[in-house]
Amino acid sequence: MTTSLIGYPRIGAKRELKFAIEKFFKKELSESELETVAKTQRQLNWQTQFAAGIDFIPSNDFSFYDTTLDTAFALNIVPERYQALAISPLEKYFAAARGHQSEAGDVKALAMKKWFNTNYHYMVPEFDDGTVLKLDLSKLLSEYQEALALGITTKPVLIGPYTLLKLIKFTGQSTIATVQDDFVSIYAEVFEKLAAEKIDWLQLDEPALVFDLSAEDIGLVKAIYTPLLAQKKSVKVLLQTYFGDVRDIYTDLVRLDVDGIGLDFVEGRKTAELIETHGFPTDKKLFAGVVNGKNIWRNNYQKTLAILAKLPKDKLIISSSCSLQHVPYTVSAETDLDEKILRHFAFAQEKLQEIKDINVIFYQLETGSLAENKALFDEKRFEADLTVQEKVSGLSSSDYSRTPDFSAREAIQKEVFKLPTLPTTTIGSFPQTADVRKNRLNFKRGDITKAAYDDFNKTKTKEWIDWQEAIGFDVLVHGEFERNDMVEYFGEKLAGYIFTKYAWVQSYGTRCVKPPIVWGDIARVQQLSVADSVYAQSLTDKPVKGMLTGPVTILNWSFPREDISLSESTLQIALAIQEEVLDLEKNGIKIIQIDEAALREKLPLRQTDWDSQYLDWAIPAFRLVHAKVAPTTQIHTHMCYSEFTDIIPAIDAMDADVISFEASRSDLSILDALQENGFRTQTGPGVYDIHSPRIPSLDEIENVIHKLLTKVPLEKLWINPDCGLKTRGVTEVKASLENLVKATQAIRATL
Ligand SMILES: Nc1nc2c(c(=O)[nH]1)N[C@@H](CNc1ccc(C(=O)N[C@@H](CCC(=O)N[C@@H](CCC(=O)N[C@@H](CCC(=O)O)C(=O)O)C(=O)O)C(=O)O)cc1)CN2
Ligand code: MET
Ligand SMILES: [Zn+2]
Repeated sequence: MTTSLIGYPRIGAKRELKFAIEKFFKKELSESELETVAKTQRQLNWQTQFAAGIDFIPSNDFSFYDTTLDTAFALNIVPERYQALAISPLEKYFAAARGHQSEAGDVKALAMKKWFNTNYHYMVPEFDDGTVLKLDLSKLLSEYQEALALGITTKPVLIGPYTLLKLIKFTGQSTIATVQDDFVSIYAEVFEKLAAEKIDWLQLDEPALVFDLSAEDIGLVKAIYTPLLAQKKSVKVLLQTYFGDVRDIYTDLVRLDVDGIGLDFVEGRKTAELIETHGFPTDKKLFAGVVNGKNIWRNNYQKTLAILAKLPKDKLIISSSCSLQHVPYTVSAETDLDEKILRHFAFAQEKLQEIKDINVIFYQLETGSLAENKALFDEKRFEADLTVQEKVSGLSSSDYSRTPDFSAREAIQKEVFKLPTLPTTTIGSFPQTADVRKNRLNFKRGDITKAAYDDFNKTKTKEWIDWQEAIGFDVLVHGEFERNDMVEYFGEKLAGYIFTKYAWVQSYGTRCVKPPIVWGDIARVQQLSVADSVYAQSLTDKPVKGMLTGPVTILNWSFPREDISLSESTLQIALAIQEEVLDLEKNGIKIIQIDEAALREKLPLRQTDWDSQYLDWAIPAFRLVHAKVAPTTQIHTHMCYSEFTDIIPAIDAMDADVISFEASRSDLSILDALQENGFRTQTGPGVYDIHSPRIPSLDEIENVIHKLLTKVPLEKLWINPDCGLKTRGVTEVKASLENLVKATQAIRATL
């Protein structure tokens, strides 16, 4: 037993599960039909891993929406508002994930947040005064039995108690301190149930251990795990960490009575050093995460073997650095790409082979794949674009600052735009309905001409421009109908990028992304958005925002190169987007929004690692994009999902004129932080949650605006939804936005 996996993608190699769940939402599929699709996907996953020869194969890594939500349901951390609905258990689960609006009731969804430093999002469990822990392990146990029936023994996975306590939002009187003993009891009950079923190993995921930990945090881990592990019965426990190193708690972890510890050697800057300095205990297995679970490049076997050589050989289990849910299924589906390119990639299925290869070489059973792997890394992949490289190295400090300063521009722009108080706008995209996607699919298949494709999108844009004018929006958008995704679309147009056909990765629930791959040096070789923006602006006298994705977000939501730094790639992208910004301006676009939804994503999880590693180049990269525009051009940006409260000065330093951000799902808590930091950028905190099909009432939105006005100065406040509306249906979008405009008008009338 020397190889392991933390988790596998679950959405389906051709997104089978995604499509089935979405059909279930539309009532086109019954619960039992959905269950059949799910079962097939689980079986395929286990059989693939089994066939590849992986010893520790995970189960319960499957989910209909999110595994944190599954764990919350398994422990009964489910607010009464969902429990009380007279609908089936599966529908209650989806109600917590997406909100619910029917005769049975009207409830909002749980909050959704970014999963550590990934583009995956988890549902935030809510612990209120009515919460009573109660164990229901039926999902975990039945999945274990399902695999066993196939002859495959698995290691079930659960979110560990420490990480769960840290992720939970306590909405009532309870705190971590008041519930930690109950957590010990309920996880002990998990051990008991697993022991009764003769389950050998349990994986407890504890990624929260890679943050900076206080003495109190360390005390909490010990206070939970010491009594808990005393009750583990015959079950062996793998304490699995990922997304970094556990430097603050390593010496305590190795003293716990666990049977295995999983450490990340890819993102954990200090993992190897910790073992070298403090050793590794003889009574445990070391699950060494050496195959990158987040990027798609082949593993460099020589480098990996050098890491492994320093580890205790008899304790070693070779593993991935994190769950493979963050990479696509298989390279073999990419039939349109040249083998010369494909041989540099390893998606989930190929990573299984890598784990196996490394295992075989390490134990010197055979070394054939080592030579092949070496040759791959010696290969010259592409011709460098020297012009781009010179442009980047020629940048100087003045290229990063816009003049005149913020306040001067604010005054100038008030004069130019003469917008009403509380200007209304949306974030960019309108519903990507079936016909919009079908049109694109037809074009991709060659069934329709480019002209027909464009005409269709133009018709959509015209319809929505007319509608926005009619209901009274102040700053309009063209709707982004031409985009498959806000990052992939730009990747497809920029030189230096390649893109795939089926390389989907789950982002949240049923929603997936297909990150483009940075292959070489990036350059703008054609206009990216000018024609669409100019067309939309030609239809109205109101300003229509030009709509671009910022360089940091484009890079963070791509699969980046590993042979040059992230900052170098980002600056290349920034120069490309800068050209587009200036081109939009030249073509009469007066307001340009540059989305930086993922600005925070690659900020180190540990504050102690914020040493000029990230914000020091990410913020300048954004400034570079808009530094050269005229004072009369208004620059907007947009951010969502992340914790912003600790980087507010950095956001102000982006020097945009207006920022909109996601706020409604996190109780508008960011507003206090804005106030405390004297935030100067004009601000549109989202007034309703767009990730749910539910329609916010007029009253609800008015209340939010009143609340916003207590925190943001009237002359700085914009009114907009949380994020783009591409995932929503037309009816709910129109109803919601009509309420948004009416609520704003009602409040304006009282000013
Ligand atoms: N990259 C990225 N990350 C992000 C976001 C984002 O917008 N982009 N938003 C935040 C939330 N995450 C999100 C991630 C994905 C989606 C989303 O809408 N994804 C779509 C796919 C978008 C896409 O690429 N669409 C393509 C392909 C669509 C498709 O599936 N076509 C069908 C056929 C179409 C049909 O007949 O219906 C097919 O290929 O089989 C297109 O429009 O061209 C989905 O999962 O459904 C939304 C939010 C955070 N991270
Ligand atoms: C995830 S942020 C989305 C921003 C983009 N402009 C949109 O409206 O879809
Ligand atoms: Zn957004």
